[in-house]
Amino acid sequence: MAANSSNGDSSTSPKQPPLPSPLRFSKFYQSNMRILITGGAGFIGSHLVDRLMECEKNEVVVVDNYFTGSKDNLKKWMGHPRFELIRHDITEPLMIEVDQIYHLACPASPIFYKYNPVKTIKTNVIGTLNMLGLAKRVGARILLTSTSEVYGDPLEHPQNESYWGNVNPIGVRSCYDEGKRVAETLMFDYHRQHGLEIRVARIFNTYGPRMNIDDGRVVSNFIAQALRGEPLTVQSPGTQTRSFCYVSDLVDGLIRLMEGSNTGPINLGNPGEFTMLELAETVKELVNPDVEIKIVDNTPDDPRQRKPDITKAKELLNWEPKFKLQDGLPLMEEDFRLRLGVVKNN
Ligand SMILES: O=C(O)[C@H]1O[C@H](OP(=O)(O)OP(=O)(O)OC[C@H]2O[C@@H](n3ccc(=O)[nH]c3=O)[C@H](O)[C@@H]2O)[C@H](O)[C@@H](O)[C@@H]1O
Repeated sequence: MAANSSNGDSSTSPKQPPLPSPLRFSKFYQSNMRILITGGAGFIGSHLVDRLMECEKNEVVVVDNYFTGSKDNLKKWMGHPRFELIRHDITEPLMIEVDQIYHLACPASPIFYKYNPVKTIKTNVIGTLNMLGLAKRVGARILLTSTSEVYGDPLEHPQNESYWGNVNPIGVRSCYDEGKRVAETLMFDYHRQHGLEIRVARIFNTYGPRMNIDDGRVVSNFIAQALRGEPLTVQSPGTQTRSFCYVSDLVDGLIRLMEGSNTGPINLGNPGEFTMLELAETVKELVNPDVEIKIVDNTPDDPRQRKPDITKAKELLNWEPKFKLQDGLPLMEEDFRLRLGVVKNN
């Protein structure tokens, strides 16, 4: 058999540097951007998939273990030549060739992340390490979706990115908030030590179509309860505040962060701030004025106030949310009506 000269036969010719693998090689000859989204079958992830698939130069690969995500969220892309869906748990390593990684995977609803706290912290720590290892191996840029929960029960209000937070390290929420804090640390250590291109977003409460109906978070709970004619369960005292960002605004911010030149961390959220009683009144008025509002027990370590300072996002990403709560809630109501089969009177 003839010697393969391109591999360099040391007895007859000088050693050649090895060729890149065919997979890496193809990267230089195609202009497509291959983008991995961990947790891409989830609420925010699937909206991000929709937006990225709009660009014909993007190939999108989703990995999800379906703990809270669902194939239903991605059904319109099944079979599309630029789309791939892989059942995979990121606490196990993943070998794949990609150019960018949006690392979203982790349950985000307190009910779900507290259900199996050890798994939640493994996802945040081992999962993030695996994704950083992958980014390092293939030279991909990686974006972590961190959270406003890194500020804990904040003693500064509103919260800007330089605030270090007030977090209980041994509480029932720690698997999530401390998990995300370690994930941020890992991102910056890989950046400093290995020169990785990183982006860190701190996402504040987000809502919109495709949230799980029984997700357990407040907006989805109130809308589902109002549609089912059940009391809206305001957890005491009801004066605690949150700021709610519509999902399409959030996705726009994530893409701007990924495409821009700033590592972050950058807050992405809507600065409109509401008490939970105000939110309940708003949903009641919009969806079903006949339901009652009931005060129920709260859970430990619930942050008493939260509102993003988005100066950095405005300046560095030219981003700010467009949807007010009053604009976004009806869109979510419509989606929940369809899924629950509750028609609108009049
Ligand atoms: O929605 C989100 O984006 C965030 O949701 C959770 O954070 P949290 O603010 O605790 O979200 P909720 O469970 O929706 O609670 C918000 C507030 O509503 C209250 N609540 C919740 C549920 C309910 O039925 N009634 C009610 O009054 C809670 O006591 C809390 O004060 C996650 O921990 C965050 O990481 C995530 O970013």
